[in-house]
Amino acid sequence: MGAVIVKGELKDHEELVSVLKEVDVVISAVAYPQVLDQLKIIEAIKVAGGIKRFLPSDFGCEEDKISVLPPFQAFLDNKKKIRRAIEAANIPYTFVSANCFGAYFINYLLRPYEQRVEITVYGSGHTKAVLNFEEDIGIYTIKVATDPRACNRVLLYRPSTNIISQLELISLWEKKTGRTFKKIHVSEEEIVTLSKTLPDPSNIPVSILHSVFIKGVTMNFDIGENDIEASVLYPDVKFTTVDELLDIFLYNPPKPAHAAF
Ligand SMILES: CCOC(=O)[C@H]1C[C@@H]1c1ccc(O)c(OC)c1
Repeated sequence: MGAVIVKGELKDHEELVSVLKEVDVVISAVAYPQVLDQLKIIEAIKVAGGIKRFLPSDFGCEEDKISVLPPFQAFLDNKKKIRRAIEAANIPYTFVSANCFGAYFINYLLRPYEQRVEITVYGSGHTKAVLNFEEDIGIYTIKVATDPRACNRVLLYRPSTNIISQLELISLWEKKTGRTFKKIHVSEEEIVTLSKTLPDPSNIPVSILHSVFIKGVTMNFDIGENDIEASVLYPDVKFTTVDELLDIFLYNPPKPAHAAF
């Protein structure tokens, strides 16, 4: 597709500056261990000049609107440090809150690759969460990166068709596969205890499960007046609903992925 791949390290300031002088938009997708290394990108942008938009590595929960269990909060606090540093540097930005990566979490919750007869449910299973197909997150992100309407704003991906609880997701999957699964509930108390007893960074994923599927942090705040929602901003973009994504899992299941902590 004509992309030029430049290999390098964020600590190589001069190299980073020289690359940034060749581009207009920076979209960072660094994982948890490198979130604070984005301060080096900010410093290089300040020297290179000319960057018209910076999208830092967000793409998950909306960190400026929620409070979560300490291990996840520490993660989100690092992301918030990057947002504040971008604002302080007056670098044009778009902060993207894409909520749950749909294929990632369908694999995580339903484990279709493991042919299981039991499915783990975190808490009651009734809490609503937002699951967006990764392909659509990519499409919306590329579009907003050069859309003046998204400059210096938070972009949320929360289409109504992608709001679903764990039990609703399991029920849809049972209908599509013709199978039934035994639901094994893990209580909120058990999850909170794990968030306190598991060693770092294993305490982060369990804290994320609590935040998303028990506290409901992808749905427990209103979209702000200055925020924008992707499917409203781009009504002509045909995105994949959770129901359609489960159909994709029937005939061409995306492979399980594992976030780096
Ligand atoms: C339960 C397992 O969760 C994860 O592996 C991490 C990758 C998921 C994640 C990381 C950061 C987030 O803000 C987020 O919001 C839904 C989700």
